[in-house]
Amino acid sequence: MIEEPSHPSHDEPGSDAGQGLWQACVEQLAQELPELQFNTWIKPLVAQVEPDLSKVTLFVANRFKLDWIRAQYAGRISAILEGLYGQSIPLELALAQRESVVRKYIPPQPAAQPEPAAAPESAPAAAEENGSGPFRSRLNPALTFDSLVEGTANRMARSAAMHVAASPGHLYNPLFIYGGVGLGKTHLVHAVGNKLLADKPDAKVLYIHAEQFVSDVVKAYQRRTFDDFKARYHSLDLLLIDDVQFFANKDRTQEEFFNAFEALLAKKSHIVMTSDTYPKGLANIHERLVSRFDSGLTVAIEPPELEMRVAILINKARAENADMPEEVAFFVAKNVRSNVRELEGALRKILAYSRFNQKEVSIQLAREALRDLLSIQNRQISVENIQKTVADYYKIKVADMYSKKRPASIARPRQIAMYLAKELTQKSLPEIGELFGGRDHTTVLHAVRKIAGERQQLTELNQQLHVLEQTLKG
Ligand SMILES: Nc1ncnc2c1ncn2[C@@H]1O[C@H](COP(=O)(O)OP(=O)(O)OP(=O)(O)O)[C@@H](O)[C@H]1O
Repeated sequence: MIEEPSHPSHDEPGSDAGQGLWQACVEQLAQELPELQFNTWIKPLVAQVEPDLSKVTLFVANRFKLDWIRAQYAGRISAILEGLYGQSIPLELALAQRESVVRKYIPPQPAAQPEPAAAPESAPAAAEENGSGPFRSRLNPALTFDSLVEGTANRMARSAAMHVAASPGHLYNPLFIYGGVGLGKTHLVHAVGNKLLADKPDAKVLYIHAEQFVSDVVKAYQRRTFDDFKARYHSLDLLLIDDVQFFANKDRTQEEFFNAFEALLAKKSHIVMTSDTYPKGLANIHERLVSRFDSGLTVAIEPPELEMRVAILINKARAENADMPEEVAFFVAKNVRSNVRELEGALRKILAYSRFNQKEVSIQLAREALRDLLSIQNRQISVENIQKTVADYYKIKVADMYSKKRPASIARPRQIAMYLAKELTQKSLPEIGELFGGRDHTTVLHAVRKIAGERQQLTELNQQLHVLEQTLKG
């Protein structure tokens, strides 16, 4: 947990081991972050590590920076420290208020420290500046088609996106991409923008998160600058807008987005949207907008399958010039199943652990580096837990999971629970059958195949399974 004390608790810097730990963390961040972000936010941080490594306090020059670091980097810093040390270390952020503290912890800088290039509500500058000229696309150049591993889970979305990038304004307009968290939706829309800009550097491309769009509408409203707002949005060649579920209940924003949408489609500009659900599943968004969202092509991104997870791990390790033996990639991929962001987190932990302890990456090392994550998984996802969660969700009795009753209202949730038991636990088919009232393994296999097949076809079932998976994974 991150707390925010008003004063630093000690005046003494931490031990050498503590500073070594912090240095290792900084080095890791230097590898992960674009240079500008690193220099702006991480480099100026001054850390005080308690000698017994019981706490790390980061001193930040002002409140603006403190809020930004807390929102953007504190979680990652905690995770890296935990990965390096092997257990979590409380992280505190404090204002470097006192002169003595500032003098003691902040080494004299030859030049002025870089000021943040953007206000907190905007995307970091490094991700914003892309392409030439005054127009800022806000694209992250690292998120390309090349760095996006293809698999069954994203094949359709990826090929539709490539099609749009190659000839925007034609087919699949708008392109609506939906899926659970951390599955690569943002990556994919950036890839579309980057590809178009690579082919046509003068194209007006804008990537924006829906929350930023809401905030732009509010600003235009307060400052009475709707003409500028319209000139900006309505002149785009490609609008990439992320997480449109955030428009829920924002009437004014929805109206402005509707206007922009109509204007862009009329001039054959392309719109690519992402969301955590399919258009008709969106809550509190006007029907006329929902039907527009669905009027081009709607495609899902599914959680990656095992082979895709392995390929992603190997690719990402390679990108970091690290060696990830295939057997280790399989071990990690088998244990981290939910989404790519978690997979990346696991990989970072393993690589940091390996560097810090100067040991080669092996299954044993991965097991150590991920022991918290693995124990949480083993603790939380049991077949009993799945049975209870599914029974609650479909409002049937847990006892019906083991009963011989056959009405569809009971048999179907039971099959769903069997499917989830196979997906989310290490249990074999006979073991699962046993836990479902002594059923034969062929009954379990039938349920697993049936639900897996229907999941591909039925959007509503897919959505329900996403919810159940997220609930079970905590
Ligand atoms: N197929 C893939 N190949 C390589 N990297 C991937 C792939 N899918 C996702 N990633 C990486 O996983 C991370 C999470 O992806 P991303 O942010 O695009 O997810 P998202 O679906 O937009 O999630 P959210 O809904 O939480 O915003 C990113 O670092 C992204 O580059």
